[in-house]
Amino acid sequence: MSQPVRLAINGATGRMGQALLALEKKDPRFVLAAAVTSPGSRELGQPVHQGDEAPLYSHGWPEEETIDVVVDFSGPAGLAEALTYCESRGVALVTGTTGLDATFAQRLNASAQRIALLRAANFSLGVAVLTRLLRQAAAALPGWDLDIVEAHHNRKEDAPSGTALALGEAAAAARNTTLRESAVYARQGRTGAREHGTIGFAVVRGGDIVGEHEALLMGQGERLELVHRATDRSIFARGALEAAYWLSGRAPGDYDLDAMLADRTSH
Ligand SMILES: NC(=O)C1=CN([C@@H]2O[C@H](COP(=O)(O)OP(=O)(O)OC[C@H]3O[C@@H](n4cnc5c(N)ncnc54)[C@H](OP(=O)(O)O)[C@@H]3O)[C@@H](O)[C@H]2O)C=CC1
Ligand SMILES: O=C(O)C1=N[C@H](C(=O)O)C[C@H](O)C1
Repeated sequence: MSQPVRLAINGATGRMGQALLALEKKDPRFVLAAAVTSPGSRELGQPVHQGDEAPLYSHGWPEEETIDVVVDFSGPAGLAEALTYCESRGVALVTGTTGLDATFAQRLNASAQRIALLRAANFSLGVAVLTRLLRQAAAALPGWDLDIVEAHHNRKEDAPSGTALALGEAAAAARNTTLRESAVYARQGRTGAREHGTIGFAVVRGGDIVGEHEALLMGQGERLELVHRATDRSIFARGALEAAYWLSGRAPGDYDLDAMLADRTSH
């Protein structure tokens, strides 16, 4: 049997970090090499798991550890630090962090020349299928109005969600346009009638909603609704761990979930 993959989790004390730690602990394909969190975290120096040899929560990247792959669900600051580490050591990086600006996206493009990088705004299988269905529907119903509605918990820091934006980009591309040309991010006051060909976004924040995305295609006398509801964060964690296992040891490049799924189906 091959050696287990040496995994580091960035944003380890967060909602996703905890979901990843719970799964990684039961998965013999991995050994946990580092659990990195914010400089001000109350968990710093605490053991990640009770009663075993797992690492302590830390801030800063351990120079002495061998790490094969980092899984990041932190935020822009945490991701920037992880990228610097991964680039300096040639370590593969899976990231699900959303709410990154265009400058950061360019930095990631450049990083993918140096390390194996896999990014996804959503690691659930259901959203991967929803994206395909939306591409098909947006192209087949080119004259229909399209809005994307998303709902998340009250601690989420970015809006619209990374998934909503990725869905919007997929639909825009299927209609030979871009979000830059077609997106409407807010409606308030006397907006006037809807401009033909726009893609609208609406955002709900509240309670403990894990993540819901709905694409509404609205015609005359009928409408099509494509909906995904996540009810358990472990779906994202499972997808990210699969991605980490697949990415570990790969050549530098810009990978996504479609590439992983296509590769796994072909073997
Ligand atoms: N692609 C996908 O499938 C999914 C993506 N996400 C995205 O993942 C990100 C995290 O989400 P979530 O887990 O809910 O957020 P949380 O706020 O619960 O977790 C973020 C974690 O990152 C830590 N952190 C902050 N700064 C740093 C730093 N400099 N270095 C290392 N760690 C740091 C935080 O520590 P502290 O609390 O001490 O500040 C916290 O533990 C978001 O961008 C979210 O949108 C979420 C779910 C699924
Ligand atoms: O912050 C979250 O929770 C989530 N964020 C991702 C996003 O912004 O799309 C994915 C998922 O919906 C949960």
